[in-house]
Amino acid sequence: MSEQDEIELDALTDLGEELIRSILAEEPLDTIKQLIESGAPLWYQNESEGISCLHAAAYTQNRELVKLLIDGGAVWNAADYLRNTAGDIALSFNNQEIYTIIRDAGIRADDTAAASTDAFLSSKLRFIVDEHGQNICMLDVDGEEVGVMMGWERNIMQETVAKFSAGREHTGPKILNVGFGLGIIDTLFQSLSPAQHVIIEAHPDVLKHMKELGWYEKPGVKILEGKWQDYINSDKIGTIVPEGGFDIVYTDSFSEDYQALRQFFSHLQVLLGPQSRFSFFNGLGATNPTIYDVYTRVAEVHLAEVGLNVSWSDVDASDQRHWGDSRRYFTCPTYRLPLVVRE
Ligand SMILES: C[S@@+](CC[C@H](N)C(=O)[O-])C[C@H]1O[C@@H](n2cnc3c(N)ncnc32)[C@H](O)[C@@H]1O
Repeated sequence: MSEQDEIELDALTDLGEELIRSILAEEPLDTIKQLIESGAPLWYQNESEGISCLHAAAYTQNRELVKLLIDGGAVWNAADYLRNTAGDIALSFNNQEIYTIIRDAGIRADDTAAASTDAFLSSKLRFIVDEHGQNICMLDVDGEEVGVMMGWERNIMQETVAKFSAGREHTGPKILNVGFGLGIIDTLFQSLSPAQHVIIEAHPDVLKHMKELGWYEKPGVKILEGKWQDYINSDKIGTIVPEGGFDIVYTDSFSEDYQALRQFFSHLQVLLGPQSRFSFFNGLGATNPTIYDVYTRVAEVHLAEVGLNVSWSDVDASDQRHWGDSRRYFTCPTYRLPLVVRE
């Protein structure tokens, strides 16, 4: 870094610190506006607590300032050292109005943690049983272990299948599932004696594991090797949808971002039959309650756009104890289970 760069960075840091301090000291709005006009960075997070100007405005519950900062481009989902976003701070004060302003900024931003599916598909997976007897499908990301699917999610999968079956006598349903992972949901689907059970799975190690477990020989099971995007597209979709559509459609594809999920939504009207049900693993943003809420709302809006009403039920996810060495990808205490029902 050149000397000039260092001087500029120091100046920005000072301005950023001053902006946050002024907001916390509840200085007049004009003083704060002047600081912003003189170049105080809205993205800056302070040294001591990692809070941004938006966190500070949420702490002082200054609605007008929160709006001003959001309109000026403040980062809605920055997390402080305690992993709280400004939205979480607003919620902790039970300030619904400020929370909504921040959350709506997130909805507009439609932010995606762009994960690379191709990098995932070419990386090695390990299927292990941990010291608690929990099955885990592990992925190595630059030396850090990440669980692709972990046994603690069984509860969520069980609840999902219970919602698919509630009030419905399934006689040989036609099922489509995207993403085999540990095969938890596919094993539950098998107990519904499906007439057709189509599984789309892209990862070669998962496919190998499925072969070893005998999934290719199970009655009614058809495994489509490759990405769902290879089959669920306007050219090919007609070749996989059975007559009358699927009765149950589920998708849970680790490593994909929200845009991929939204693209999946756009094909639902073709995939689903007249009396069918759809759900997806609602896990995006689940390390922070505000961001999780944003993704949940965004999904609801986009499902409505394709003509589908989603309802939500809560599943207790507080018992996600056995992370072992895995990076924690779900820390919210409650899983919001989505369900689309066509009657
Ligand atoms: C979290 S796991 C699914 C877990 C599963 N629901 C269960 O109950 O065990 C995600 C799976 O999706 C697969 N996958 C990721 N991207 C995919 C894609 N684009 N198309 C098909 N499968 C994909 C992964 O290889 C992985 O096996």
